Amino acid sequence: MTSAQEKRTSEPLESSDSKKIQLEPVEPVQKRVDHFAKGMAAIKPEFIVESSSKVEIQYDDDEAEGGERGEPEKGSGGGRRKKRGQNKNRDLKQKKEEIRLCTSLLDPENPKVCSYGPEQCRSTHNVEEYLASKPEDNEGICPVFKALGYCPAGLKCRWLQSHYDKETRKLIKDLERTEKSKEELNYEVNIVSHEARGKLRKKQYEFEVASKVIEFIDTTVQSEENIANAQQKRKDNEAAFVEAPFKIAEKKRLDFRNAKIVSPLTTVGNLPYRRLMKTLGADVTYSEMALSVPLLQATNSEWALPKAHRSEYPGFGVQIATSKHWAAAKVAEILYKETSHVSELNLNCGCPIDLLYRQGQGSALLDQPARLLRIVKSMNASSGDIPVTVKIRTGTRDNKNTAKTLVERLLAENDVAAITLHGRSRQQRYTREADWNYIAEVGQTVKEWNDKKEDDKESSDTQRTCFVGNGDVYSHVDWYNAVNKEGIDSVMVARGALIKPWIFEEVEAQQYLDKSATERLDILHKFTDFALEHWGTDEYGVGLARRFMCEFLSFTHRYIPIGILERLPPKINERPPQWRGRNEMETLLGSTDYKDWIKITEMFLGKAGPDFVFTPKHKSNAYEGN
Ligand SMILES: Cc1cc2nc3c(=O)[nH]c(=O)nc-3n(C[C@H](O)[C@H](O)[C@H](O)COP(=O)(O)O)c2cc1C
Repeated sequence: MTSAQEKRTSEPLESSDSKKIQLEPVEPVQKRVDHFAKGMAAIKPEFIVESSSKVEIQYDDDEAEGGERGEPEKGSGGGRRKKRGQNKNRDLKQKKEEIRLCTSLLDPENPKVCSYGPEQCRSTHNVEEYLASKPEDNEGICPVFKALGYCPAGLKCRWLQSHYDKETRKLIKDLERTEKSKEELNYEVNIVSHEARGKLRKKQYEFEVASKVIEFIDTTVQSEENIANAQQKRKDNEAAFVEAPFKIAEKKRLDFRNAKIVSPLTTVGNLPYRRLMKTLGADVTYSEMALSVPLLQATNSEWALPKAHRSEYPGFGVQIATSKHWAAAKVAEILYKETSHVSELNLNCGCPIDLLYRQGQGSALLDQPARLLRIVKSMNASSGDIPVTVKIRTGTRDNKNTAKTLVERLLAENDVAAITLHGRSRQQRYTREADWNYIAEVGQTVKEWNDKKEDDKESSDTQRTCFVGNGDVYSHVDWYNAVNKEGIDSVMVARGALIKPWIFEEVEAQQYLDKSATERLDILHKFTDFALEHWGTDEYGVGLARRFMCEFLSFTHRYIPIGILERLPPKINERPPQWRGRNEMETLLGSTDYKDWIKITEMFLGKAGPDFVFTPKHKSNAYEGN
C-alpha cells in the first residue's frame, strides 16, 4: 500500500471472495466536516444514520486488561481511570438448572458411582423426572457430537435429541468420528492433575529445583551487614545451582521473526477464541494472565488458564503475573513438571490495573528492575527447557520512558528469549497512540545486542533474543510498517485480533479483506462450536459459551466494514458516527446494543432463558446530538 493510498484512495481492493471494492472518490469536505473530524472514522455518507439521539460508547480497554480482577481506585498513578467507561455492576454468575441431574447418570448406559449416594445427593437420580423438567431441546445437531462423535454432556445436552435414542433410552455414539477427532489432535492439553493440585493445596508439593533456586536468589538480596556471610552462602548455593537441569542454550527455541502473534487477553483470550485464531492464521497465542498466588493455592479457576487446545502447540505461551521471585520459581517448576505443551513462560510487566499495581505486580515491576530481574532469573532456573519471555510497557509514567534502560539490563544480566514492548506507559490511556518510534529505538538496542552476541565466538549461548512490538496494529499496513523496521521481529496484536479476527489473513494476503456479514457470522459460528466443545453443551456450558460470545461481540461490533469507509487505512482508535451496514445482518453485527449481541448468540446457542444475564463492560451513554 503506497502512502497515497493510505491517505485516501479510489483504487479498487480485492475482497476475500475476489470481488473488487471500488472506493468512491472523496467528495468535497465541506458537506461532511463533522465526519472528517480528527479521531472520527470516515464513513461514506450513504451509510451514516442521522439521528437526533446519538449513542456514545466509552470503551475502557485499559480496565479490560485486568478482566474482573481489579477495581480501579483514586491515586496510585492510575487514578484518572476511575470508572471511566466501565460498567461496575456486572453480574457474571450464570444461573444453574432448577432440577439438576446427578453427573453419575449422564450416560444411562454407563452409570457411575455417586459418592454421596442417591439419598444424600443434592441432584436428582430420577432420570425421567429430569428429562421431563428440561426445557425444549435446541434445534439441529449437537456441535460437540458432530466434532467428537459423542457428547460428554450426555443427557444434560441442550441438543440431546440429536444423539439420544428415545426407544432404547441410550446415547448414540459415533466411534469412527471419535477416532478421527483424536487423529486430528482435537483435544485439550496442560491439564494439571488432581494429585498435583491436591499436593499444592496441602502444601506438600515438592519443589526440588525451585527451593534451591529460591535459596540462591535469596542470598543475592542479603542486607549490607551480612554481606561477607552472604557471599560465602552464595558461593555454596551457586555450587548446588550448577546442577540445574537446563542451561539457557538447551531451552526450547523461539523464533518470532514475522510470526503472527495474538496478545494475552484476559477474559476474551479464552481457549475457544485462541483456537479460532489458530484457524485464522495465528502462529503464537498466550494464555490469559494467571496470578502466581492463586496458582500456588491450587485455585481451579486459575489452573484453567494454562489449558490450551492441542492446535495451539507449538507456539503457546503461559503468561503469569507475580511480584515475588519465590512464587515465580515455584510456578515455573510446576508448569515445567505438570504440563506438556508450553512453548514459553511470559512474565507480565505491563498490566496497568490498580489492584495488581499496588501489590507490586504487572506494570509495577517496571519501576523495580532489580525485583523484575530476580523474578526472571528464578523463572529461568526453574522452568526446565521452557524459555522465559517478558511483556513490558514504555514505563509507568507519561513522557518518562524507562523501557530502553530496563531492556539493556535485562539483556546484560539475564536470558530472555523474547521481549514484547507495548508502546504505551501505564499512565497513558488507549485514546493516545502507541509510540512506534520508541518501540523501534528499543528494537535497535536488542538488535545491537544480538549482533554483538553473534560476533562473540566465545559465547556458549547461541540464542538470540526476539523483539516484538505491540500497540494499535489493525491492518496489514500497520503490521508491515512495524515489521519492516530494523530490530522488530514481529508484532503482537490484541484489540485488532478481537475486532477483526481475520487480521492475519489480511497480513498474509497483504490487502484488506471486505468480509461479508455472512463470512463474519461463520467466524462467530466457529467460535461458538469451539466454546461448546470447551464449556459443554449442558445448560451451564451454554450459559458460559453465551457469556463469552457476548464478551467477544463487545469487540467484534466495533468493526466498520471496509467497504463503507471512504478513507484508508482504518485506525483502531477512530470512532464512527452512527452507521448502517450494507444489509441488515451487517447492521446487526455493528450494533452497540448488548441486547442485539444476545440475539446473535441465539442464532447458534438457542434462546437465552429469562435468567441469562450479561452486562457489557463498556457503558453506553445516550446523549442529544446537535
Ligand atoms: C480485553 C483486554 C485484555 C487484556 N489482557 C491482557 C493480559 O491478560 N495480559 C497482558 O499482558 N496484556 C493484556 N492486554 C493488553 C494487550 O495484550 C496489549 O498489550 C494492548 O491491548 C495493546 O495492544 P493493541 O493496541 O493491539 O490492543 C489486554 C488488553 C485488552 C484490550
